Amino acid sequence: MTTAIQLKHLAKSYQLDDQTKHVLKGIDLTFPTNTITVILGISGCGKTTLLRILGGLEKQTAGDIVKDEQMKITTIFQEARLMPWLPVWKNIALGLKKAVLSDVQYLIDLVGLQGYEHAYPHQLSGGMKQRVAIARAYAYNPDMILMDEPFAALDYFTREKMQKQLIRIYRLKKKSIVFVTHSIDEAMLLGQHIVILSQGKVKKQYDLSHLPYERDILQDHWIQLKKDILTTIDNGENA
Ligand SMILES: Nc1ncnc2c1ncn2[C@@H]1O[C@H](COP(=O)(O)OP(=O)(O)OP(=O)(O)O)[C@@H](O)[C@H]1O
Repeated sequence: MTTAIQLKHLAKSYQLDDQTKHVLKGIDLTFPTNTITVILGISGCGKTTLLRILGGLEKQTAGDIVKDEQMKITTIFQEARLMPWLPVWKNIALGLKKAVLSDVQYLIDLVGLQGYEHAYPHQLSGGMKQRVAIARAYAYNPDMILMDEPFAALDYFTREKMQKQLIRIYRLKKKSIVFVTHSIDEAMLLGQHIVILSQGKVKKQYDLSHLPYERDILQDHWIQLKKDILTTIDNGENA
């Protein structure tokens, strides 16, 4: 398996008044190509900071990021961040030059929004808006997609549907995905590689690449894994 990005002793600290806050404390991590890596951890452990550095939105304080200079990376956030004055297809085509509807029709089909090409964001449900955001990300044809809790604002059932959609899309169009969540269930449903982040450090990693989709996380071995993850996170926070 090839490596999309490698982090070497990555650290990030913020200066708050006269105090230095160490948010990431020496992260050594490899993101495999065309794999869904999930960063899992409790609120405040540094997940978003790590993603922002990967996406080039912030600079690390120390350490190295090893990647191809030409690598195209895009981010999907918790809120879809659509342009309210543009219809669905134009939101998807936003980053493309002189695009017409037929250029993005395959992406509309990919995310199952046929019939909504000319709808405006206010006419869509939360799940549909996120599907537009996913299509827009794919329109950019990135090598890597960073997802920062993209389904956290959705209700339980919509979230489940979106997780299944994401896996379906991933299987059709393999990309390197880094998915941040604080939901253990979501991590187990989506992750081929799960990284437990705790207090700015990598606490443990799980290689689940041998376990096929779709996953029934109510099965015994998944429940065992969930217990293990819970213990790991607890240990981390009490350390
Ligand atoms: N610009 C900043 N200046 C100062 N401190 C910051 C800044 N950005 C983040 N932090 C601090 O870094 C820590 C980690 O924040 P981060 O958003 O990365 O955590 P998180 O794991 O993504 O949390 P959540 O799941 O709640 O989004 C927090 O304590 C936060 O207050």
